[in-house]
Amino acid sequence: AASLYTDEDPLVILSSGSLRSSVTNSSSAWLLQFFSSWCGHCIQYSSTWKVLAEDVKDWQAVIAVSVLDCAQEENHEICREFGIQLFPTIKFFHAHSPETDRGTPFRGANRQVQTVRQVMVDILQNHTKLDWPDRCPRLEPYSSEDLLPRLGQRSEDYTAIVVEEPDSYVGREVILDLLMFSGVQVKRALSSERPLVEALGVTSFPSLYLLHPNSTHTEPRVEKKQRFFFSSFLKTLPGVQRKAGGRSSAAGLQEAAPGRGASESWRRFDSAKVYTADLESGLHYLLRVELASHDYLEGEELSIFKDFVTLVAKLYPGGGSVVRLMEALSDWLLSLQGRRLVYQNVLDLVDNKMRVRQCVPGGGVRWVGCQGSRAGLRGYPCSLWTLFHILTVQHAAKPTALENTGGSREAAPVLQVMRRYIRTFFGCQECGRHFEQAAAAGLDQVQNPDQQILWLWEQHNRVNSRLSGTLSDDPLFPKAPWPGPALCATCHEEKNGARWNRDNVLVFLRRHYGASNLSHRHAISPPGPAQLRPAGQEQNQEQQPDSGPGPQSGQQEAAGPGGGLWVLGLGFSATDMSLCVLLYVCSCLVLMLLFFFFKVKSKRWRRRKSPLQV
Ligand SMILES: Cc1cc2nc3c(=O)[nH]c(=O)nc-3n(C[C@H](O)[C@H](O)[C@H](O)COP(=O)(O)OP(=O)(O)OC[C@H]3O[C@@H](n4cnc5c(N)ncnc54)[C@H](O)[C@@H]3O)c2cc1C
Repeated sequence: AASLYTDEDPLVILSSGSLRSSVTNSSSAWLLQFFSSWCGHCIQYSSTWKVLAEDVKDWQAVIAVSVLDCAQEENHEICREFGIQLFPTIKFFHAHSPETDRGTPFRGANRQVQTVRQVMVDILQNHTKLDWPDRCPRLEPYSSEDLLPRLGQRSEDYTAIVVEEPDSYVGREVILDLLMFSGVQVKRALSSERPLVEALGVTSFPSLYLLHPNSTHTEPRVEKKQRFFFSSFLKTLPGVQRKAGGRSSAAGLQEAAPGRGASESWRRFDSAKVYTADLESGLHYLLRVELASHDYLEGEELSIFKDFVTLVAKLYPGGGSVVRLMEALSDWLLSLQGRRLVYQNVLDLVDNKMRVRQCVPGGGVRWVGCQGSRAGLRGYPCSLWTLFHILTVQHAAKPTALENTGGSREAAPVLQVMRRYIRTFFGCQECGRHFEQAAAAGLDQVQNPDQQILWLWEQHNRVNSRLSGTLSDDPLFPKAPWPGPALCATCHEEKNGARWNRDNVLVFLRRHYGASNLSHRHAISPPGPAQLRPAGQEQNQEQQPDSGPGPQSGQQEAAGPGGGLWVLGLGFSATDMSLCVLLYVCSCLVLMLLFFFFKVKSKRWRRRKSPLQV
């Protein structure tokens, strides 16, 4: 499994173990992107970040470009500590920063290569004399008095002078580009330095002047008066060469993130079913990671959290540990007095510290229908779509379920909660913005539960077509209008310009996201009583082709962790039961053998004894 960034990229991949020791007390500054490998926008942005890293790889000794994947389990805690709530978040750290430094966020809306590169220059210049990066040359302009005496002087190296306007970054960028090269020193001067400008005969800005070791000076011919052409020209001057050990490579600074890219074995699944393992894993991530990045919730955030918990408690199908947890959370949230909720208290409850028995939806994540063909694809966002589709369908099936809750007054309560959750908490910033735009444009037209189901389906399909063919599109599960003909042939029609038969789509969605289509195979926690059905009941459905790179499964339903049968609600797996039966049969056989053995023996003994008695 490959991650978004690999060791081949000219940047530093940090992990929970290396982050603090790398960015604090460092001789260089750091520019760090906290990303999440499931976040579609992070996936799109990764190509820009790599181009940036390549562009400034020679600056690494003074400012290093790096990344950290907050989606990796072992990095959750450190991302929380550094206050990361949205992805991607870019932070920079000054050189020699103290251990308490949590980084300064980069707030600019424009994150294109040139803008970020110029921000890097600003970061370097914002250092004081005390914390100046050890190997960073002077970036301030030189005056005429500094430079004029050098004209006509012999020297060992070339001196390149970039004369430019005050707001130009070219001079500083060229200085940093040549950082790792010996044989040339680059300096900059401003166009306002009239004596220098006149002495050199500069007519346009920026211009490059070269003082040769033999005391002559010239304006070299470069194709364009731009950073790239200046730097490339200087690097090819005779005697100018990369400093020994100066090959810029991430390897020197790189500390491999533990577990990065470790691949799990593939779980076979049926794309015609919906898996509780995905829902539980999604809720695990949502409660323990996404929301846990907030130290506390208050005001609007707290009310959105309460609404979300109530919604899941009331509509999650079939009871079971998820519903028990959500009910416990909901009751507890309602009983809260204060206006501010310290999130650690939620974690305590979720981690069962408050002794709410049997209500924790397992630990860790286990994607099944939401598995991606490689790390960083699908997973959490897939489970979130799935959860909300299920909730819309459940709301239509149980229209009274939300009575006496805030949602009873709204025409589309599930979508309203989803809209507010995505806008406020969903880590992928861009996704939240797009979803909010769509909701603002059309959510008020949704008047009843059926329209609610269809609105979400349509919106999801719009996102699918927008993302089709982009980097976040998993090649094994390409984004396309859904459901395809193989899943629902009657959903498709070509009549009067329409592509879908919406009535049939509605019927299909109600079935697909209905409680009876939930599979507990690979489930993390035992299903609720209402979720359990006789083992053979769904066998036929399960025998549809499995998705993904594996042969058909054809496994039975009502499967517990590891695919076992949940018997008598006691959590015995099918293997446990088979072993019991086997042991039972073996002990019966042994007892019977012993019985016959002694019976024959006693008969013989009696026969032997009887003639003597006679
Ligand atoms: C609210 C929201 C907004 C998002 N916006 C963006 C964005 O702007 N940019 C971005 O890069 N990523 C966005 N994402 C993530 C993106 O939509 C996918 O979730 C992610 O790329 C994973 O894709 P996937 O292949 O698992 O399929 P997903 O799109 O996550 O779908 C999950 C499953 O739902 C089913 N499904 C597919 N289409 C439909 C449908 N129309 N109706 C019902 N069920 C369906 C399929 O079984 C599919 O496997 C968003 C996610 C969410 C939850």
